[in-house]
Amino acid sequence: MSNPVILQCAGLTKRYVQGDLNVEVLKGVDLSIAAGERVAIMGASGSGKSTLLHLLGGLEKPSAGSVVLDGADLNKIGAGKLSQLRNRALGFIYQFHHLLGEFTILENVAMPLLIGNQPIKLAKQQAAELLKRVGLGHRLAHKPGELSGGERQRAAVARALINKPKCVLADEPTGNLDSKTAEQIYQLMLELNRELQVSFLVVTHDPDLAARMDHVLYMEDGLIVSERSHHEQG
Ligand SMILES: Nc1ncnc2c1ncn2[C@@H]1O[C@H](COP(=O)(O)OP(=O)(O)OP(=O)(O)O)[C@@H](O)[C@H]1O
Repeated sequence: MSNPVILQCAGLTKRYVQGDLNVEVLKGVDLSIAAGERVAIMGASGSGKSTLLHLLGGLEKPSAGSVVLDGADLNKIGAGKLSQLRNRALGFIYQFHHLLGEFTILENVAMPLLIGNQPIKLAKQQAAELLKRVGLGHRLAHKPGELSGGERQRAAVARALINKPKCVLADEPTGNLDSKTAEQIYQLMLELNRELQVSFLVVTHDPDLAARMDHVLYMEDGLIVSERSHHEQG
Protein backbone atom coordinates (compact mmCIF):
# COMPACT_ATOMS: atom_id res chain seq x y z
CA MET A 1 0.00 0.00 0.00
CA SER A 2 1.48 3.37 -0.97
CA ASN A 3 -0.58 5.54 1.38
CA PRO A 4 1.50 7.46 3.93
CA VAL A 5 2.02 5.94 7.36
CA ILE A 6 -0.14 7.66 9.99
CA LEU A 7 0.71 5.74 13.13
CA GLN A 8 3.72 3.57 13.80
CA CYS A 9 5.43 1.97 16.75
CA ALA A 10 8.75 0.18 17.03
CA GLY A 11 10.11 -1.97 19.82
CA LEU A 12 7.23 -0.87 22.03
CA THR A 13 7.68 -2.23 25.53
CA LYS A 14 5.68 -1.73 28.70
CA ARG A 15 6.57 -3.01 32.16
CA TYR A 16 4.63 -2.62 35.35
CA VAL A 17 6.26 -3.04 38.71
CA GLN A 18 4.00 -4.74 41.25
CA GLY A 19 5.85 -5.18 44.52
CA ASP A 20 8.83 -7.41 43.70
CA LEU A 21 7.30 -8.45 40.40
CA ASN A 22 8.27 -6.84 37.15
CA VAL A 23 5.49 -7.65 34.68
CA GLU A 24 6.32 -7.16 31.02
CA VAL A 25 2.98 -6.56 29.35
CA LEU A 26 4.33 -5.50 25.93
CA LYS A 27 7.55 -7.08 24.76
CA GLY A 28 8.65 -5.05 21.73
CA VAL A 29 5.71 -4.48 19.39
CA ASP A 30 6.27 -3.20 15.84
CA LEU A 31 3.22 -1.93 13.98
CA SER A 32 2.44 0.47 11.16
CA ILE A 33 -0.89 1.86 9.99
CA ALA A 34 -1.34 3.70 6.71
CA ALA A 35 -3.86 6.42 5.89
CA GLY A 36 -7.30 4.90 5.41
CA GLU A 37 -6.22 1.45 6.59
CA ARG A 38 -8.43 -0.64 8.90
CA VAL A 39 -6.68 -2.97 11.30
CA ALA A 40 -8.15 -5.27 13.96
CA ILE A 41 -6.19 -6.55 16.95
CA MET A 42 -7.43 -9.78 18.46
CA GLY A 43 -6.00 -12.01 21.15
CA ALA A 44 -6.67 -13.61 24.50
CA SER A 45 -7.66 -11.57 27.52
CA GLY A 46 -4.55 -10.15 29.17
CA SER A 47 -2.37 -10.39 26.03
CA GLY A 48 -1.78 -6.62 26.07
CA LYS A 49 -4.23 -5.26 23.50
CA SER A 50 -5.65 -2.39 25.55
CA THR A 51 -2.19 -1.48 26.83
CA LEU A 52 -0.96 -1.25 23.23
CA LEU A 53 -3.87 1.02 22.33
CA HIS A 54 -3.19 3.30 25.32
CA LEU A 55 0.47 3.66 24.37
CA LEU A 56 -0.35 4.30 20.70
CA GLY A 57 -2.81 6.98 21.78
CA GLY A 58 -0.23 8.66 24.01
CA LEU A 59 -2.37 8.00 27.10
CA GLU A 60 0.49 6.12 28.76
CA LYS A 61 4.25 6.21 28.35
CA PRO A 62 6.19 3.17 27.13
CA SER A 63 9.06 1.66 29.11
CA ALA A 64 10.99 1.48 25.83
CA GLY A 65 10.39 1.94 22.12
CA SER A 66 8.79 4.69 20.08
CA VAL A 67 5.38 5.79 18.84
CA VAL A 68 5.21 8.12 15.83
CA LEU A 69 1.86 9.77 15.11
CA ASP A 70 1.48 11.85 11.97
CA GLY A 71 5.25 12.37 11.84
CA ALA A 72 5.74 13.31 15.52
CA ASP A 73 7.52 11.08 18.04
CA LEU A 74 5.21 11.09 21.09
CA ASN A 75 8.11 10.66 23.50
CA LYS A 76 9.94 13.68 22.16
CA ILE A 77 7.21 16.30 22.42
CA GLY A 78 5.99 18.02 25.58
CA ALA A 79 2.67 17.41 27.31
CA GLY A 80 0.97 20.45 25.75
CA LYS A 81 1.99 19.54 22.19
CA LEU A 82 1.02 15.93 22.85
CA SER A 83 -2.52 16.77 23.89
CA GLN A 84 -2.90 19.13 20.91
CA LEU A 85 -1.69 16.42 18.55
CA ARG A 86 -3.96 13.84 20.15
CA ASN A 87 -6.96 16.14 19.87
CA ARG A 88 -6.19 16.92 16.21
CA ALA A 89 -5.09 13.56 14.88
CA LEU A 90 -6.81 10.87 16.96
CA GLY A 91 -10.32 9.82 17.86
CA PHE A 92 -11.08 7.35 20.65
CA ILE A 93 -14.02 4.94 20.98
CA TYR A 94 -14.41 2.73 24.05
CA GLN A 95 -16.67 -0.18 24.90
CA PHE A 96 -18.47 2.01 27.38
CA HIS A 97 -19.04 5.22 25.50
CA HIS A 98 -17.39 7.62 28.05
CA LEU A 99 -19.79 10.41 27.14
CA LEU A 100 -20.19 13.05 29.83
CA GLY A 101 -23.52 12.46 31.57
CA GLU A 102 -24.27 16.06 32.53
CA PHE A 103 -23.97 17.37 28.96
CA THR A 104 -26.30 16.87 25.99
CA ILE A 105 -25.31 14.65 23.07
CA LEU A 106 -24.79 17.77 20.96
CA GLU A 107 -22.44 19.26 23.58
CA ASN A 108 -20.58 15.97 24.00
CA VAL A 109 -19.91 15.69 20.27
CA ALA A 110 -19.00 19.39 19.93
CA MET A 111 -16.51 19.13 22.84
CA PRO A 112 -13.37 18.15 20.86
CA LEU A 113 -13.96 21.15 18.54
CA LEU A 114 -14.36 23.49 21.52
CA ILE A 115 -11.15 22.11 23.02
CA GLY A 116 -9.56 22.88 19.63
CA ASN A 117 -10.77 26.51 20.05
CA GLN A 118 -13.52 26.53 17.44
CA PRO A 119 -16.31 29.08 18.01
CA ILE A 120 -19.26 27.54 19.87
CA LYS A 121 -21.83 28.19 17.15
CA LEU A 122 -19.76 26.56 14.42
CA ALA A 123 -18.81 23.65 16.67
CA LYS A 124 -22.46 22.96 17.47
CA GLN A 125 -23.44 23.23 13.80
CA GLN A 126 -20.83 20.66 12.80
CA ALA A 127 -21.75 18.38 15.70
CA ALA A 128 -25.44 18.55 14.73
CA GLU A 129 -24.58 17.63 11.12
CA LEU A 130 -22.52 14.63 12.14
CA LEU A 131 -25.17 13.50 14.63
CA LYS A 132 -27.75 13.61 11.83
CA ARG A 133 -25.36 11.55 9.76
CA VAL A 134 -25.28 8.82 12.44
CA GLY A 135 -29.08 8.87 12.74
CA LEU A 136 -29.34 10.95 15.93
CA GLY A 137 -30.65 14.22 14.52
CA HIS A 138 -33.75 13.87 16.67
CA ARG A 139 -31.77 13.36 19.90
CA LEU A 140 -29.49 16.41 19.99
CA ALA A 141 -30.78 17.79 23.29
CA HIS A 142 -30.87 14.43 25.07
CA LYS A 143 -28.35 13.50 27.71
CA PRO A 144 -26.51 10.18 27.38
CA GLY A 145 -28.63 8.60 30.14
CA GLU A 146 -31.74 9.24 28.03
CA LEU A 147 -30.47 7.23 25.04
CA SER A 148 -30.29 3.51 24.27
CA GLY A 149 -26.93 1.69 24.34
CA GLY A 150 -26.72 1.71 20.54
CA GLU A 151 -27.61 5.40 20.33
CA ARG A 152 -24.95 6.25 22.91
CA GLN A 153 -22.37 4.26 20.96
CA ARG A 154 -23.31 6.04 17.73
CA ALA A 155 -22.87 9.35 19.55
CA ALA A 156 -19.47 8.13 20.76
CA VAL A 157 -18.49 7.31 17.17
CA ALA A 158 -19.59 10.82 16.13
CA ARG A 159 -17.52 12.35 18.94
CA ALA A 160 -14.47 10.33 17.85
CA LEU A 161 -14.82 11.57 14.27
CA ILE A 162 -15.89 15.20 14.72
CA ASN A 163 -12.31 16.48 14.41
CA LYS A 164 -11.77 14.49 11.21
CA PRO A 165 -8.91 12.63 12.87
CA LYS A 166 -6.26 10.77 10.91
CA CYS A 167 -6.81 7.64 12.98
CA VAL A 168 -9.48 6.25 15.30
CA LEU A 169 -8.41 3.96 18.14
CA ALA A 170 -11.29 1.79 19.28
CA ASP A 171 -11.32 -0.58 22.26
CA GLU A 172 -14.17 -3.11 21.99
CA PRO A 173 -16.50 -0.60 20.30
CA THR A 174 -19.27 -3.17 19.94
CA GLY A 175 -18.53 -5.10 23.13
CA ASN A 176 -21.76 -4.33 24.95
CA LEU A 177 -24.12 -4.16 21.95
CA ASP A 178 -26.58 -6.68 20.50
CA SER A 179 -25.68 -8.00 17.05
CA LYS A 180 -28.10 -5.77 15.13
CA THR A 181 -26.85 -2.61 16.81
CA ALA A 182 -23.25 -3.79 16.44
CA GLU A 183 -23.93 -4.17 12.71
CA GLN A 184 -25.05 -0.52 12.52
CA ILE A 185 -21.86 0.56 14.26
CA TYR A 186 -19.70 -1.48 11.80
CA GLN A 187 -21.51 0.02 8.84
CA LEU A 188 -21.07 3.51 10.22
CA MET A 189 -17.36 2.98 10.81
CA LEU A 190 -16.91 1.61 7.27
CA GLU A 191 -18.78 4.51 5.69
CA LEU A 192 -16.78 7.09 7.56
CA ASN A 193 -13.55 5.21 6.83
CA ARG A 194 -14.28 5.39 3.09
CA GLU A 195 -15.58 8.94 3.10
CA LEU A 196 -12.98 10.61 5.30
CA GLN A 197 -10.02 8.24 4.72
CA VAL A 198 -9.76 7.79 8.48
CA SER A 199 -7.63 4.84 9.62
CA PHE A 200 -9.12 2.51 12.21
CA LEU A 201 -7.25 0.42 14.77
CA VAL A 202 -9.80 -1.70 16.57
CA VAL A 203 -9.21 -4.01 19.52
CA THR A 204 -11.97 -6.58 19.51
CA HIS A 205 -13.07 -10.07 20.51
CA ASP A 206 -15.80 -9.85 17.87
CA PRO A 207 -14.92 -11.92 14.75
CA ASP A 208 -17.62 -10.15 12.67
CA LEU A 209 -16.06 -6.78 13.32
CA ALA A 210 -12.52 -8.11 12.72
CA ALA A 211 -13.68 -9.56 9.37
CA ARG A 212 -14.52 -6.05 8.18
CA MET A 213 -10.99 -4.77 8.62
CA ASP A 214 -8.21 -4.98 6.00
CA HIS A 215 -5.88 -6.84 8.36
CA VAL A 216 -6.26 -8.82 11.55
CA LEU A 217 -3.32 -8.92 13.95
CA TYR A 218 -3.18 -11.45 16.77
CA MET A 219 -1.52 -10.67 20.08
CA GLU A 220 -0.18 -13.28 22.41
CA ASP A 221 1.63 -12.58 25.65
CA GLY A 222 2.73 -9.05 24.75
CA LEU A 223 3.69 -9.63 21.12
CA ILE A 224 1.98 -9.58 17.73
CA VAL A 225 2.32 -13.19 16.64
CA SER A 226 0.54 -13.32 13.30
CA GLU A 227 -1.23 -11.35 10.67
CA ARG A 228 -3.99 -12.28 8.29
CA SER A 229 -5.00 -10.17 5.27
CA HIS A 230 -8.34 -10.43 3.63
CA HIS A 231 -9.95 -8.21 1.09
CA GLU A 232 -13.17 -10.05 0.43
CA GLN A 233 -15.14 -7.29 2.18
CA GLY A 234 -13.78 -4.41 0.02
N1 LIG B 1 -1.59 -0.54 35.55
C1 LIG B 1 -1.25 -1.82 35.51
N2 LIG B 1 -0.45 -2.36 36.47
C2 LIG B 1 -0.10 -3.67 36.44
N3 LIG B 1 -0.47 -4.53 35.48
C3 LIG B 1 -1.27 -4.06 34.50
C4 LIG B 1 -1.70 -2.69 34.46
N4 LIG B 1 -2.47 -2.52 33.36
C5 LIG B 1 -2.53 -3.74 32.75
N5 LIG B 1 -1.82 -4.65 33.44
C6 LIG B 1 -1.65 -6.08 33.07
O1 LIG B 1 -1.24 -6.15 31.73
C7 LIG B 1 -1.80 -7.28 31.09
C8 LIG B 1 -2.42 -6.85 29.77
O2 LIG B 1 -3.56 -6.02 30.03
P1 LIG B 1 -4.46 -5.45 28.84
O3 LIG B 1 -5.58 -4.72 29.45
O4 LIG B 1 -3.60 -4.73 27.87
O5 LIG B 1 -4.97 -6.81 28.16
P2 LIG B 1 -6.04 -7.04 27.02
O6 LIG B 1 -5.38 -7.91 26.01
O7 LIG B 1 -6.58 -5.74 26.55
O8 LIG B 1 -7.15 -7.85 27.79
P3 LIG B 1 -8.78 -7.86 27.63
O9 LIG B 1 -9.04 -8.54 26.32
O10 LIG B 1 -9.20 -8.69 28.80
O11 LIG B 1 -9.25 -6.45 27.70
C9 LIG B 1 -2.76 -7.89 32.07
O12 LIG B 1 -2.17 -9.05 32.61
C10 LIG B 1 -2.95 -6.83 33.10
O13 LIG B 1 -3.17 -7.39 34.37
